[in-house]
Amino acid sequence: MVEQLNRRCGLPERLTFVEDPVGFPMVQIQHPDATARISLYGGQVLSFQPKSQAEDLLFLSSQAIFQRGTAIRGGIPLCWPWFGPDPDQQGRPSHGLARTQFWTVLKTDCLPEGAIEVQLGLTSDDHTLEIWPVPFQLRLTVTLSQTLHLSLESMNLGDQTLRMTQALHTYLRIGGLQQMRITGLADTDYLDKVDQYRRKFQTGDLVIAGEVDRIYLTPPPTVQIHDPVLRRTLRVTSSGGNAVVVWNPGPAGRLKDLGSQDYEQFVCVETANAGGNPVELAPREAYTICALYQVD
Ligand SMILES: O=P(O)(O)OC[C@H]1O[C@H](O)[C@H](O)[C@@H](O)[C@@H]1O
Repeated sequence: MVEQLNRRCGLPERLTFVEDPVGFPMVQIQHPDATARISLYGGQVLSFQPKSQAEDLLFLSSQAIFQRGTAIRGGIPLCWPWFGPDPDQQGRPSHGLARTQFWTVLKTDCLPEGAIEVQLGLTSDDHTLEIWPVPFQLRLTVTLSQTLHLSLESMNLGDQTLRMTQALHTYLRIGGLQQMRITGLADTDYLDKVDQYRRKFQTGDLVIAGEVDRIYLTPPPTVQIHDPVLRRTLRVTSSGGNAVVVWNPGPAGRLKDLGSQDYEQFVCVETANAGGNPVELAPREAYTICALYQVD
């Protein structure tokens, strides 16, 4: 399969398709300013490392499970068409279906200004319609140079209104959770998921001591993650979302696909449509959510 992909979409010296250890196809990118890996399973960016950085911008768990039906813990999972638990409480997977499907490669390109662009697609089929009976088409465009940009377009292919929530569930790599500080969310209301979704108000910078799981409502477009340990500031600039989710399981959150100290190495800052406001798409209508990741 990767041979065919390389023939059809490989870019000499820039982009090749390889298989990860369990045989899932993956896009491997070598840009003069950065390297990246994108798994076709989940349409999930797993790594993005500008050449200026000793560490990846993204965290990928060493215990991540690469297996059909399981989401990969790390990188940028795509939560779609719902964020969080099954909204209809039918026992369907948390965060929807997109992160556990194989995506197809629509296009790869070297753009005139030198950035590399990869377009992946996911279209409803018998399997997705069994989980969620709505015809759709998704297009993920990843553009990278010294920055990383993701754009996720959702299109309603059905004849009824499509209702969705979603998130670019980004695991940002940090040097130490306690030392890190997030700016850009001050004076914003949030729903506190670890306190029965109570609506609260963010005063000042966000410093994380233990478990945190919050949906910030209508935040400003740019959030900064100040990391004194890795001596860098990450900037996430979002558009198309109505919320930014901040999540870390803390030391007590025992997840089987995370090492015991891993919670100190990442914070999730997620560009989202969440918090009780689904996006509604009329038939043939499309909607796009974007995030730009930069490091200073
Ligand atoms: O374990 P997952 O299904 O990947 O979800 C991981 C986390 O994702 C989001 O950030 C949610 O707000 C959290 O409540 C959830 O625990």
